Amino acid sequence: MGESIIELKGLTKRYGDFTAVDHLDLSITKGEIFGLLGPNGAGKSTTILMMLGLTEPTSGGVRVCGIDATTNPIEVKKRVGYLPDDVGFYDQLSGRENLLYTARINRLSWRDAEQRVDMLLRRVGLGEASDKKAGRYSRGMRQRLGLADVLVKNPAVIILDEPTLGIDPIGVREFLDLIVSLSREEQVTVLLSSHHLHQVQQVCDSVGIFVAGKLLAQGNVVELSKALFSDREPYIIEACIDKTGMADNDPRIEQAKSRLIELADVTSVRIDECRFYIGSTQDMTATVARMLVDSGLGLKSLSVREYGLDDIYTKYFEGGESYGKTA
Ligand SMILES: Nc1ncnc2c1ncn2[C@@H]1O[C@H](COP(=O)(O)OP(=O)(O)OP(=O)(O)O)[C@@H](O)[C@H]1O
Repeated sequence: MGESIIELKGLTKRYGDFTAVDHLDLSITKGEIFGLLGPNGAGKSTTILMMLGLTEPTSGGVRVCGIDATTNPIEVKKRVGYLPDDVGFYDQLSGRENLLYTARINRLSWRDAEQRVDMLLRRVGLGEASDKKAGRYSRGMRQRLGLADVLVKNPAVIILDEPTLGIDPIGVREFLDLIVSLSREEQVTVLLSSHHLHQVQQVCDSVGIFVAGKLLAQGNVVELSKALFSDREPYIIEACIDKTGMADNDPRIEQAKSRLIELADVTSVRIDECRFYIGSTQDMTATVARMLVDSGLGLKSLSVREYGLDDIYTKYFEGGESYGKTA
């Protein structure tokens, strides 16, 4: 486990009788892309506001880069770039002029500002459009400009709140790729808040699942699926055999079934027509293929299904239960 850069301890926010964030403990490691995942109203934005020192916790605390965000928000803001779902730019100014303005606010010299801004504009794919007015940028271009804007001050952490809302699918793909490469190249820690499962799964090293102000689980997707489905089988291998000219009670089928069930990692074998469904704790695809062929059966297809974020999300959101943290 690497060095922790964001630490939430017992973080709680109440509005009157309503608890928006409920005793949150969370640790985000330096350099990782962390996905804050949860439905609308789960408390993601409130948590981000507390991380930025923009709203005070009712109890508990947040440290970002070792600094208490509640008592020292200005120092935290120097180190954190925040991209809301819709960034406000001066529409009459060009993309470049907008970034130069941010650079000057952050006290970069003209020379450094120009160098950094031009480098970032090229980096986010806006080199050609840098002199176009920001008001004429598409939604995807504005978000890329927003990303460049938060990177101007060379932050240690960037927080992105639903950054892909309203961007077309190709734009989303490009934006997510950009986040990954920037995070790797600039060694920046990324916190991505979203309710888009697939986007989070594509780019995040770890995720935290939020429901009703509580963190129900934290870890990488593989760890989470193991924790969540350890009572079931994490893998289901589906094998389709060629039954042409075979009777339903052909002894080779029973023989293959009993050989498979004897394997230590196999937890169940079910047969339906020409299909075998083999539940296992490991990916046993190669072994299953060999055993079926060794038993004299012709194999038509073989596939493995792993539980993904979809299953995890559905389970947590439907059940609302808390599982042991795996991180
Ligand atoms: N200033 C406020 N006063 C009262 N309730 C609030 C306030 N701000 C947020 N809430 C409530 O706190 C809960 C969490 O809101 P929050 O915006 O943090 O959720 P979220 O997970 O970011 O959702 P979304 O994705 O819709 O932004 C919601 O029920 C919201 O109505």
